[in-house]
Amino acid sequence: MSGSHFAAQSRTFLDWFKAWQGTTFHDNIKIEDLRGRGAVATADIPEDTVLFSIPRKAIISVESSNLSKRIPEVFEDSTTPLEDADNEADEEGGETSVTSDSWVSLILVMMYEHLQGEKSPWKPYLDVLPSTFDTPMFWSENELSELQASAIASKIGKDEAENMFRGKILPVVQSHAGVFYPEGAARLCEDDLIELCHRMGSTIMAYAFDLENDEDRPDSENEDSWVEDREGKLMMGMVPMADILNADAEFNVGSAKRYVLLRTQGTCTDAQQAHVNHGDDTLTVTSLRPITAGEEVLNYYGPLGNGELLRRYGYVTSKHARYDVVEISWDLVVSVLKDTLKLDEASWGMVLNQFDPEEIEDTSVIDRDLDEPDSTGRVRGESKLTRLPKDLQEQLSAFLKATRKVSPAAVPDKQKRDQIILTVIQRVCELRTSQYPTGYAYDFDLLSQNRVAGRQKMAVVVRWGEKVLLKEVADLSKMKLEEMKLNADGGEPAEKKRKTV
Ligand SMILES: C[S@@+](CC[C@H](N)C(=O)[O-])C[C@H]1O[C@@H](n2cnc3c(N)ncnc32)[C@H](O)[C@@H]1O
Repeated sequence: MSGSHFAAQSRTFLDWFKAWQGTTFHDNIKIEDLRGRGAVATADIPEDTVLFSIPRKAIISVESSNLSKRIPEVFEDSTTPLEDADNEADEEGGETSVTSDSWVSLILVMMYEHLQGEKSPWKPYLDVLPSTFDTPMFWSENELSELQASAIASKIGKDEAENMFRGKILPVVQSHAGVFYPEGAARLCEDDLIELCHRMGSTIMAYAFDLENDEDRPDSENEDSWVEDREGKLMMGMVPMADILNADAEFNVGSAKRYVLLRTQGTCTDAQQAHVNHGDDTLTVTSLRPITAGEEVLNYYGPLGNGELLRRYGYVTSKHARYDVVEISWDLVVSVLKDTLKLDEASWGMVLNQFDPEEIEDTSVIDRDLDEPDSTGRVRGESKLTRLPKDLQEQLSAFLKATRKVSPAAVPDKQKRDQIILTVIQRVCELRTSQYPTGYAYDFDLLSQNRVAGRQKMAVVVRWGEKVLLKEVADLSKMKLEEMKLNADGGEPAEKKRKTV
């Protein structure tokens, strides 16, 4: 797209946005060509300044689009999350309404508005939304192979998405063609419809907001139960202008998207909530701290590692690396335990029998468990691992307690148990690292020498980040093991030794 066409579309979009009754757009920001569109400050902006306001009726949702008025029977009870809808459909022999989840509903609404062309009230907004994506959903096999042993490679879900499109979207579009296609418009063939489903699904994944209803607001005395109760009540919507903002793990505005992500995880503070107004009529985006002229206005998509950021949004950043995760299968851990404990087969079988497979997490997710940004959007403190993964340690500890019951000599005391835990974690990390065909140093070289670009570079960032985390876990385990040995040799008091892990 030429620069002038891009700028003209941005201008048309901004004019269209300002024409909605109830919108505001601060004079000190402008839309620019920044990794797609983004917003920058043209002059200093003080903290707590409303940068723009979006009236609820400007949001594309089941509530605002004409589609739900034209075929209301399709949209009954359309706010149940996808997984729930799938489960219900499975359990009840597929009798659940086809649009009983918010994803399916919003995909249908977006397809309808897109097919309306000039007739859609959101046409200038739809024109600035992307038609191509860098999310792995659209990568070739060769590009995907660059993710190597990253668990992200198995979470793309292209086949599942297409099954959902064929099972839930296409039948609605095809049986209501007279509604979806304006008079005289050519009908799309099945392949083109599937492509449009992918386009709208990916747009929603990277742009849509979870819309909160007032009745969903938490009871401040009982936030946890609110999180539970809130499941199934969400409606999703496309929020013009709020979604023009790029994002990073350090940011300077609060918006509904950030609000909902944090709230969903039950970690949003009152101070953070104060920057979001998602009342009945207007959604506002507010500066969390002073923004200086020339600075990009940045939103927050949550504490996502680069793998997840790539999967949902199609990009990676160095700041998101602090939230990187690695998945480790329990099978790998068990094989290392077996090598380490060296029990005879009969005893080993008895230990395994002690364990109810239902109580075991098949996969341990390793992360750094670091603090989230503060209420001004800044990250402070450590960005390296300081504690060993708690869940994995607990699972190992439970396994070794069971081992002790079968073979007391293998795990005679707590000190030996801690030593085995550290040895196993270190070895597991080494073996998990060896599942990636290239090593830490090789990937580092690719990145530091700028020998990769585009999708390949993003894949290398993801896999290298996972290797960095595995190395941190292995190094920390090794260091703690050495400390234990030193303490044991130096005759430290038993009480102190016990605190090693
Ligand atoms: C909600 S949109 C933000 C607006 C988008 N730049 C546009 O042109 O429409 C999210 C998308 O913006 C891009 N994006 C956001 N933040 C980014 C960043 N820090 N670096 C690179 N791309 C980013 C990604 O393509 C992401 O899927």
